[in-house]
Amino acid sequence: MLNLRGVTKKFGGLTAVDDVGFHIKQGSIVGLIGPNGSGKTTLFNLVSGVYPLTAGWIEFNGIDITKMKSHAIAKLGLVRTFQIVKPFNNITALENVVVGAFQKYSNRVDAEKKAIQSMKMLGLLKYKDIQPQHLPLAIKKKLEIARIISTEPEIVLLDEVMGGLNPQETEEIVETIIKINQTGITVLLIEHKMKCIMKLSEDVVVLNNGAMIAHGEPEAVVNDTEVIRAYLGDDYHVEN
Ligand SMILES: Nc1ncnc2c1ncn2[C@@H]1O[C@H](COP(=O)(O)OP(=O)(O)OP(=O)(O)O)[C@@H](O)[C@H]1O
Repeated sequence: MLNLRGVTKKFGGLTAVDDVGFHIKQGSIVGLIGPNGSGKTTLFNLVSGVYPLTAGWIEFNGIDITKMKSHAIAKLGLVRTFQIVKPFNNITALENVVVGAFQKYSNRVDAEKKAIQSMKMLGLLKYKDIQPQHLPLAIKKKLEIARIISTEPEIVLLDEVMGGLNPQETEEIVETIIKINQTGITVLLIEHKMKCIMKLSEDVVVLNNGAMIAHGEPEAVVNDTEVIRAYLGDDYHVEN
């Protein structure tokens, strides 16, 4: 489904992503972890076509997307969220999701039907006529997920969708991710909350200083001495 090889991004003298390569299987949930500044968001920006690569190659469903722009990549079915959610505040929650659905459906009736279906699946219908500025962060984050799934993606890249949420809201987002994955959508997610990473991920990729220092099953990754040294710390326990 998604293949990365030798993916590298330099900003002047800084190598933000350094020769990263891995494969994501269709239908899986993959966690992307690492310390602050280790290159996770930059990697999302490369895969989703926001930044051009300095070197390397990315293939999605057999198509070379290395040099494609984000809108073309999104049309192929690879979409992402941003760390800071920025809904359109002057239109309703439903209209925000319709904007996503328009990427797939050119007809207003079909786009709205899709948007309602996505909002219903995520338990958001009761907010449909409210402008996002009046909604709490947890609902805005779900709305962002509803917006991207209404594009009918094959894979979603979620950038810290649990950031700033309390434990109950976090659990709801975990359940939301499981739900969208059960509809067949592959998920790659950046997350600092290790409990969520352990619960959700089939596979975990660890970055440190731009380089991939580990890749594998969550249990193996959290017991990897280099991952403990660079990120988790000696006192790490999964309950954290
Ligand atoms: N547009 C840019 N121009 C210059 N340097 C950048 C740019 N974007 C990111 N960087 C640098 O690249 C490195 C990786 O940053 P990135 O945001 O990808 O890390 P991250 O792992 O997502 O961090 P966090 O967990 O804090 O979000 C950092 O040193 C950052 O300062």
